[in-house]
Amino acid sequence: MYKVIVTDPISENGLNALTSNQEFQVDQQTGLDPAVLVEVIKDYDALIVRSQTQVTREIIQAADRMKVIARAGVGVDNIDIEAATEKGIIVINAPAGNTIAATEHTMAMMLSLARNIPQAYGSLTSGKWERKLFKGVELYQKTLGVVGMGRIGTEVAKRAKGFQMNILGYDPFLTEDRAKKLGIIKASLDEIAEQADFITVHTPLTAETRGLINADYFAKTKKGVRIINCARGGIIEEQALVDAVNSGQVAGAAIDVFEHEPPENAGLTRNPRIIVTPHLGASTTEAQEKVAESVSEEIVGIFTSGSVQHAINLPHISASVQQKIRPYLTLSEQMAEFLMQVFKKAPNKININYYGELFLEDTGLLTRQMIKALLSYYLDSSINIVNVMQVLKAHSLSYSVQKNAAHKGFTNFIELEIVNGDDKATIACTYLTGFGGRIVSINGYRLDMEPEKYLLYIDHMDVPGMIGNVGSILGKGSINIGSMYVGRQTIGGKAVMVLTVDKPVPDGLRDELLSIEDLNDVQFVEIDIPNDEN
Ligand SMILES: NC(=O)C1=CN([C@@H]2O[C@H](COP(=O)(O)OP(=O)(O)OC[C@H]3O[C@@H](n4cnc5c(N)ncnc54)[C@H](O)[C@@H]3O)[C@@H](O)[C@H]2O)C=CC1
Ligand SMILES: O=C(O)CCC(=O)C(=O)O
Repeated sequence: MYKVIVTDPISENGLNALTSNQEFQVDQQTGLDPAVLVEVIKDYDALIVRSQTQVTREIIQAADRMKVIARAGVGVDNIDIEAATEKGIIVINAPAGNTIAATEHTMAMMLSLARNIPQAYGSLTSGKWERKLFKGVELYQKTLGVVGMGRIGTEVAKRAKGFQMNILGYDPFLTEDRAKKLGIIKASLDEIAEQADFITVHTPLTAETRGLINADYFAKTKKGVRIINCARGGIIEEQALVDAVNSGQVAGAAIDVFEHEPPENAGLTRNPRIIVTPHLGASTTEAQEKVAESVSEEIVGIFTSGSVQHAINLPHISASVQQKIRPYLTLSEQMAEFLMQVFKKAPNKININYYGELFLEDTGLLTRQMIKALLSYYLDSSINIVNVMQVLKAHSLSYSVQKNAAHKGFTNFIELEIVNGDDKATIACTYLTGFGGRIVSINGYRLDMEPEKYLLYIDHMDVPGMIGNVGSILGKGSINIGSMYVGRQTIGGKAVMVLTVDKPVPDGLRDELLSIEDLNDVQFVEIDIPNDEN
């Protein structure tokens, strides 16, 4: 039974994938004091939050069972991603579920700002009739600058075109071609400052975007520009905005998100020219259902089949690539486990080569899987595919990945080499459709070996009687041989033998095997075989 805690208000319907699954227990405990959350979190395997809960390093460090932190929404700035990655916790979000809600809120804010609707409503409901005071401006033929042309920025631009606005888009990833297709103009931030009547920001809050719109920027904008922020507090410097509004440089602003939530700057929240909403961009029934559904389904997938779609701290791998590399996930890990046990030294360099059709695929997950298996042999067992690259870096270990379209005799071929000073060992595998995974080379010896739980690796000379001698010692020790794979360099030269055996080989028997003439080394190897492969 996996235990999931939900600490912010989230759509009940959207949680259905979890609540209707017998393998999951879902506890909704919203508004917990951080000190209480630090206590209770240690019992949970997954945490679901919106933007309220601050998932701090302290909370993450206490979360000893936690495998997934899910943000039912886009921005993950309330989660300490670095701490989660160090602890090997996958952080996921629901990037697309609230795009329309945030887009429509932006449009609502822009129209409200243009027509002073909140101020007029406040005036009328307090008994006044002040028509002159609330004369507005039209959107028609005005210029809108969209900073951040991702999901929401793009949808805002499309809708603003419906109002016949001229759109300038700024985004490091916006190409001329995409701008043209959208019917907008690709512009710089300064061009937006010079030309825009309305500016709306739709970037994430990052080190680069914090304070992107500041006093210097307002000095460059058109006098009377209107500003909208339904993205993240902090992208626009709050005090600089208040000053620019008070000086008349900025005619007004519409703000949904704040540097601190709830906001602390009264100059912003009680300013008659600044309209504010309490972070409502994603607050629609539909969006909340979609984001809750997205994270719930993904959590079920992570725990039941290991599939991850929207991880923040793992390389993104599309569903079609996942499908292609899936057969190699376990195989590459088993191959790495095998190699470590035969090599018996900690590697200081790891080289991975992908050949054949894998040349074209994103193999990041396979690389992580192999490195994880290698490092786990000597290091902490808490290493997983999320934190493995950090562990590698922390131990100053180097690695290289090369890809080659050459087939090496197989459609796909993965070769792993580990190096310690002058010593090195190599292993390679492939996946044969209809037959399954095969280890096809060890230290340069060709063989065709199916990974099994208990294996005996024997380094020997290719002399008559070797197989019989090994077989009779194992027979005397009641060790049954399942299958045997042999590979040799030349007739009578160096050779290796890998036996699959039914149970672990005791050390005493290993010593007896070592006494066989021309037998150089014996290593008992144990590989993790998932249940469904037995
Ligand atoms: N108010 C609310 O309730 C909601 C707020 N949001 C926020 O809206 C923002 C946008 O969300 P999405 O469009 O879904 O994200 P997205 O990831 O699809 O788009 C963000 C875009 O910003 C661009 N960008 C990054 N750095 C930039 C820079 N320095 N200058 C210009 N562009 C830059 C990126 O290239 C990307 O295209 C996020 O901050 C998100 O957290 C999202 C949903 C609801
Ligand atoms: O969950 C919410 O209401 C906030 C949504 C949001 O800000 C986001 O998804 O980035």
